Amino acid sequence: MENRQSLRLELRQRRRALSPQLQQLAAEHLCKQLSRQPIFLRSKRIALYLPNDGEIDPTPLLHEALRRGKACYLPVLKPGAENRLWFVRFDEHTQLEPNRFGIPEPKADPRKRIRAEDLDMVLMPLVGFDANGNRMGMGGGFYDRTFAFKHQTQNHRPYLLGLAHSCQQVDKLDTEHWDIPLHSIATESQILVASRSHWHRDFILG
Ligand SMILES: Nc1nc2c(c(=O)[nH]1)N(C=O)[C@@H](CNc1ccc(C(=O)N[C@@H](CCC(=O)O)C(=O)O)cc1)CN2
Ligand SMILES: Nc1ncnc2c1ncn2[C@@H]1O[C@H](COP(=O)(O)OP(=O)(O)OP(=O)(O)O)[C@@H](O)[C@H]1O
Repeated sequence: MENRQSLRLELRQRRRALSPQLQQLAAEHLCKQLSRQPIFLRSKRIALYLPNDGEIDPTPLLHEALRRGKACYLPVLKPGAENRLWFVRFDEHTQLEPNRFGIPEPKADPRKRIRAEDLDMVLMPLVGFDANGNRMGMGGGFYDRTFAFKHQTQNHRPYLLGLAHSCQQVDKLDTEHWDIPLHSIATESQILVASRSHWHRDFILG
């Protein structure tokens, strides 16, 4: 546990150390490759996030999704003390306010909310990952709790895609029973995809 916490701090430190130039290149590569993926093209309702703490920036993809007429949603801390997320509709007119972690988010308006079950695709920020598709997040358990319903169903929706910089890959992460399995993980240079029994490198990005 102590190890997990120090690994989390080290990986966060690593991504924060990336220069603005590298961050911008990474965001562009990610957008170029993901915006061609059939799963992205098919998805009508997509959850993304606004980058924080050196996370790989999905906003070019957010703009591409809006341009293609997709409904886009951002995570909002659920009112109350439960460490769950709501997903609230976002477009270029949406006003944002910093949440208690300083991350900009839309107002928690129940009318603009979509149930997590009704999203087609979720782009999830990762702090760390390994080649088996195991993930580490910020440690709040927000995504794990919000998508815990996936343990009870064979339903493939929503498609869960983790995003990270390649420097956030580690040899092996321990898994916990509450961890939500991802369908794939994308970085600026590769996409790792889950098959029935193993993970493979899908292709190397140009
Ligand atoms: N961009 C982005 N948005 C997101 C998440 C995320 O990981 N990235 N989240 C994914 O869950 C949720 C917010 N979860 C977070 C959990 C911890 C911290 C954080 O900075 N923790 C500090 C302690 C801050 C404090 O306690 O005041 C830290 O650990 O240093 C930030 C966000 C919802 N929105
Ligand atoms: N489905 C759940 N129900 C109750 N508690 C949970 C659930 N999922 C995770 N937790 C709790 O959340 C805490 C954080 O879990 P963990 O360290 O795996 O976070 P994380 O996966 O890094 O964060 P996130 O999901 O926000 O990306 C743990 O203490 C765990 O007990």
